[in-house]
Amino acid sequence: MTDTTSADFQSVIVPPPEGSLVLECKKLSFYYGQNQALFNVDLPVKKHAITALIGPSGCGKSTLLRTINRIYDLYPGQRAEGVIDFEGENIIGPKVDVAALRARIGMVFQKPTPFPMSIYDNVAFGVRLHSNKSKAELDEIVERSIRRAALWDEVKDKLHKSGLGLSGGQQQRLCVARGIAVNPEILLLDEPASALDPISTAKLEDTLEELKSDYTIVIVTHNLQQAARLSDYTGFMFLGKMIEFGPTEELFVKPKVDKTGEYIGGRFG
Ligand SMILES: Nc1ncnc2c1ncn2[C@@H]1O[C@H](COP(=O)(O)OP(=O)(O)OP(=O)(O)O)[C@@H](O)[C@H]1O
Repeated sequence: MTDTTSADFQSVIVPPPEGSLVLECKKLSFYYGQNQALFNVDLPVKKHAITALIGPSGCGKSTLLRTINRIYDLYPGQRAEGVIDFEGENIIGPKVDVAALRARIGMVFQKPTPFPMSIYDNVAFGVRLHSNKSKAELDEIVERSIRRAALWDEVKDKLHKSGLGLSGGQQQRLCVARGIAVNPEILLLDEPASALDPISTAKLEDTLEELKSDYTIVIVTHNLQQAARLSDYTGFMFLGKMIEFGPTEELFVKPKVDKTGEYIGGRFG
């Protein structure tokens, strides 16, 4: 456990067991031009587990996800400092193949973002981009991915219809299927259930629970019950800092930092 106490904040990190990490952010800072949004953030990510990021609006949760798969590269003036160690490589270094990285670290956004093409092509899109599969192999990958995203029964008879014709909850599971079709090691999800009704949310949560046997998942959520239900580890962020990180049950039941307790207890945010 590390406990860094300074004048303005205290940060307590209870890391997962040694040797179980797939990725680790160390003293990660991020800047939108002159505006610093992350301050020396530490985030250990355990392999084949679900890690939730919680905290009030504007605390830097989305920025942290965007940094992990280098989406920020697409925006001039945005930059990261520090280390994101992904299997021994610092992925914020200049020599990283960003396109290959994004195939290994996929992202699902808050609003479902199916492409304006068929359900089948939505899922096949990234696979076609990154490899040269036969039609039969592609069919197999598309079916397996849609099944794993718990969407197959609802779409199997209309794979060649537009993905835009699905409901919001189905579109989000289609985006999960698209994300896992390229077989990423890590799937980042930025508030994936915020636009969904409770039934679709429950289905999506079941899907994520099922996926963690093969994938590592990092999810940003505003929904504390969802974080508590779903995740193995939780990070609480505030004002661009990682205030507390640890096993979800410990963090929710017996937080080590007062600020965490105040947020979980609904006293601010
Ligand atoms: N494109 C941008 N340009 C400048 N500042 C930005 C930009 N995007 C985000 N920020 C700032 O970075 C900080 C962190 O924002 P971020 O979106 O990561 O927070 P968040 O915790 O995900 O919030 P929410 O829960 O509301 O989505 C905020 O102060 C925000 O104003």
